[in-house]
Amino acid sequence: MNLTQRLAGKVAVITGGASGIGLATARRFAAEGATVVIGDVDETTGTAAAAEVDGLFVRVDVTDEDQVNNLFDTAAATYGSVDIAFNNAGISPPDDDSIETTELPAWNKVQDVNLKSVYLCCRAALRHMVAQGSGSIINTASFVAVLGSATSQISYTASKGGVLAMSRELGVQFARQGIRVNALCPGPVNTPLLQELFAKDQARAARRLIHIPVGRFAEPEELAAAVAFLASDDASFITGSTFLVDGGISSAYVTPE
Ligand SMILES: NC(=O)c1ccc[n+]([C@@H]2O[C@H](COP(=O)([O-])OP(=O)(O)OC[C@H]3O[C@@H](n4cnc5c(N)ncnc54)[C@H](O)[C@@H]3O)[C@@H](O)[C@H]2O)c1
Repeated sequence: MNLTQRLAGKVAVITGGASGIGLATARRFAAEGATVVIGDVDETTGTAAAAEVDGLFVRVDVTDEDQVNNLFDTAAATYGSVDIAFNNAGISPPDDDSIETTELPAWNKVQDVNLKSVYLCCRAALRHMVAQGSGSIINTASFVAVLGSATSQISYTASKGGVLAMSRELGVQFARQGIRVNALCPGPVNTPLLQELFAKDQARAARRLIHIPVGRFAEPEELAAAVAFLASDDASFITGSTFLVDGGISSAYVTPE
């Protein structure tokens, strides 16, 4: 098999596909032969991203059930199937996300965009995948779903823990129906989301770097490579997994000086 075309014939829906990890994955999927549908709330960057990968842009707010259903139904109606769902759209924590200070509206917003969205997207994708008898779902969680952090980001961490638990459970439930569900757990990645967070707090960026054994943040393309693998038949025996792409963070007790 030609590795560069291992997603040929597959239709992939990517939420948050207009920026960062989602955009890098859209490029990688297209390069490997997939037809790409970009779902994003940002019409300008989403349209540009879809044009770049010769795909389709569907505007979606991933917190809205009807809009999410429309995204997956449009992909299936336009291209005939939904083979890959990369449920990836997400937002960073509010500025002060400690348990003492996070107010309920801020907490709810993070749960809506980061967790409820994944539930809605999985449900919409599964309707098509169950009928087809095949599919691969990759949900973006985070390394903070598996490790406690002294940094105050309680609503974000809780949302990503939910994504991880839901992905595990769906991976088990749908395994006999030919559908794989995995959770991608990135370490810190050099994307607008991270840059925005650290622009407000340079000291926080420096502290983070100390704890990454490889000594740098990931580039979005390094995540895209992992997602393309999980999406492909090369990962045919991988489901329900906690797929850490974190530069060694989750294995480190003491990091190299
Ligand atoms: N960057 C990191 O360090 C890092 C680390 C771990 C996990 N993650 C997760 O990876 C995912 C992607 O992050 P990124 O760094 O590429 O972010 P990014 O900000 O570069 O891209 C996020 C995209 O999601 C879209 N989006 C936001 N809210 C939306 C909504 N309601 N409906 C539809 N689209 C919406 C944005 O328009 C944007 O295009 C997120 O789930 C994030 O939590 C990121």
